[in-house]
Amino acid sequence: MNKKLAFIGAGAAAEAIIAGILRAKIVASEQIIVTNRQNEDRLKELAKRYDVKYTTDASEAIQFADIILLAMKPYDLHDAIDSWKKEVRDEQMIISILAGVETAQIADLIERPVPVIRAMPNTSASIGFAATALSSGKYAGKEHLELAGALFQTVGITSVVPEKDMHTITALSGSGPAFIYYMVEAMEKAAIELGLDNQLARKFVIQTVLGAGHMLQITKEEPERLREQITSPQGTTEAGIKVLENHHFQRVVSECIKQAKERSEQLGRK
Ligand SMILES: NC(=O)C1=CN([C@@H]2O[C@H](COP(=O)(O)OP(=O)(O)OC[C@H]3O[C@@H](n4cnc5c(N)ncnc54)[C@H](OP(=O)(O)O)[C@@H]3O)[C@@H](O)[C@H]2O)C=CC1
Ligand SMILES: O=C(O)[C@@H]1CCC=N1
Repeated sequence: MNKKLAFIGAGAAAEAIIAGILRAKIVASEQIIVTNRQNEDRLKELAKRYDVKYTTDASEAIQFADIILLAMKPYDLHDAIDSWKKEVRDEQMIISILAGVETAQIADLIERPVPVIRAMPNTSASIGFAATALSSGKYAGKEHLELAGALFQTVGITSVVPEKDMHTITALSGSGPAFIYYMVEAMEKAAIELGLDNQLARKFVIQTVLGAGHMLQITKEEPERLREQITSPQGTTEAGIKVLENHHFQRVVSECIKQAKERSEQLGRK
């Protein structure tokens, strides 16, 4: 891709995308510049790790870029944009990965009809396994959506969704990996408490999650059906599932996703 990218915000999400797109070789490291608010050590770290350019001057990053990728926390957006909004050029586009923030809010803050694509990836982008949802802002054309799609397709799967669904996507697949890791932490801890060797517990829980994911993808069976295949009458799985049911596991998970969605809505309103 013959485009230069400026990452405004240099945290975990920016790094996952940088790692993923460099790994996929869709852009070269010299086509990427990173900047943040104040942590120059972090910029140096990314420059060293990925050979990308860095600057402490946001204007320099804006001047460099064809695509401005917003990757700061939602509540830092206003301050971040204020310092460089007048420098945005007509031919540039913005991709925002901020939870909750609408494309219209970004165009309003920049005070001009700038093409904005909202994207919600996840940290699995770093290894090419992200699920990224994309929505077009009012001033974005087909070409902007295609460009953002081409970028994120290199780091996993993509789907275009109505912007109203972005809050749910953020809960499901933006935050989702953390919910899976939380489950993994709990399973691993239990196995270790029961006397299993740490490394063995880790190795087996990883393969179990991987295997379950591949089973869902390859067999295309309903998760319920796959679960039933494992659950022998009066067997071990049934004994475990009963505990999950007694503790309202499905209700808890449902509440978790709904709270995360609601938080996304709140972040957008701030
Ligand atoms: N983490 C994830 O899994 C995902 C995150 N997102 C979204 O990505 C965004 C970033 O998240 P994450 O990477 O986790 O956050 P981090 O806290 O890791 O990184 C935030 C970055 O933004 C920078 N920043 C803060 N203020 C400004 C500013 N005024 N100008 C330029 N840069 C600034 C910070 O710089 P400094 O350190 O100098 O303050 C830091 O580099 C969020 O909006 C989040 O919703 C989306 C999908 C997944
Ligand atoms: O926790 C957050 O707010 C961000 C958005 C999606 C994943 N992390």
